[in-house]
Amino acid sequence: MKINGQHYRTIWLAQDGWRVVVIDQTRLPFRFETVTLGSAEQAADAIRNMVVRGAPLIGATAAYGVALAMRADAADPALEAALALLAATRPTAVNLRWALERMRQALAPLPPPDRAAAAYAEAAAICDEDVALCRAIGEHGLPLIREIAARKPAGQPVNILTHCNAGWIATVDWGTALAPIYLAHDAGLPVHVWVDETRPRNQGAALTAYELGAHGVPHAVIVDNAGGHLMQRGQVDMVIVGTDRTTARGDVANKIGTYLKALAAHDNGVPFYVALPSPTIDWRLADGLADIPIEERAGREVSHVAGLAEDGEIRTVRVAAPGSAVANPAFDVTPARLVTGLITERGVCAASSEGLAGLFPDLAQG
Ligand SMILES: CSC[C@H]1O[C@H](OP(=O)(O)O)[C@H](O)[C@@H]1O
Repeated sequence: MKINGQHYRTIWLAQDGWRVVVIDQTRLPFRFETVTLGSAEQAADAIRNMVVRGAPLIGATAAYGVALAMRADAADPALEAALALLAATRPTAVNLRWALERMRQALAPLPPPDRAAAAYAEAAAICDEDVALCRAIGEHGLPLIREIAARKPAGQPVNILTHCNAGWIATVDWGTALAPIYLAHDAGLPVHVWVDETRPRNQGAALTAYELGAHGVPHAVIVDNAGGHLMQRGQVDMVIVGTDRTTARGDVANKIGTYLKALAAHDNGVPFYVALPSPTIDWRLADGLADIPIEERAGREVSHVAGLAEDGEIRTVRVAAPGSAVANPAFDVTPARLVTGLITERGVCAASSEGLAGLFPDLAQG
């Protein structure tokens, strides 16, 4: 999407044609800085440290991490080592496994001298496909917003709540949850977005607000605990969130706090949609609560917070009492029964085995 009028994807090749450039999301919204990755190890660090984050972008970055590895050493042991290194970076987003398995399938049959070029081509294809998938999610989600707008008094905005960041910055371009919102805004539909700040890393306040502001979409940042209150007072017309892994029966893993929003939406009759491209579907799992691995991140993410100090410097300060223990589960699982529908690149379906198999008969297993 655009930043100061200039179009960006979140990941691209450097001028030298082989290193990989990414936006440093730990510096947004206060600094727009990029990081140039020159090895699989640097790609792994970028994923692990959330320089890049968001399920589709994690997959894309890992794919280029394999390409960087193949440029250095394309022998079988090096391929296996790169795949293992990148697979171990973050456990919840299934796009990581999906991308690495796709790279393995593309590269393993090839003679080592052919692997680097093939790896870069496959990584580029993954990125181009993600852009198309996310744009299609926007197209299929737009009618949902249009339908609500038609029921509201003229000029009254459709109030949409979203959690964390599932915008273009979480993907290669367009985003998932935000893609329908961008298309609705561009189509002239009045929309307003309630942006959950999304503790502890504030992806909402820092990234979603940054994206929406850059695109001119009206929005307001709210504390995570305000969503239920707004729903009770009829100030939320729909919820759209992203996901890091959705099971074959429609259970949804997403940033911590999503489940609580789904409960509040269910209690208040607010439609709760999840936007996802098919690489985010884990066809091997049914029971998300039992089987989706939930990442536990460093306690410092909870005990400390980073922000822009009065002197214009980005600083980190402690917000929790010294000496207190900290727990930091990074995701939770929303059961399919709380999900109104899944917005995919092939259309909107029920959060169910039948719904997903109906849209993806070629991918559903069993
Ligand atoms: C389009 S995937 C966005 C998804 O990823 C985020 O997690 P993280 O920032 O830790 O990578 C969050 O769960 C978003 O909904």
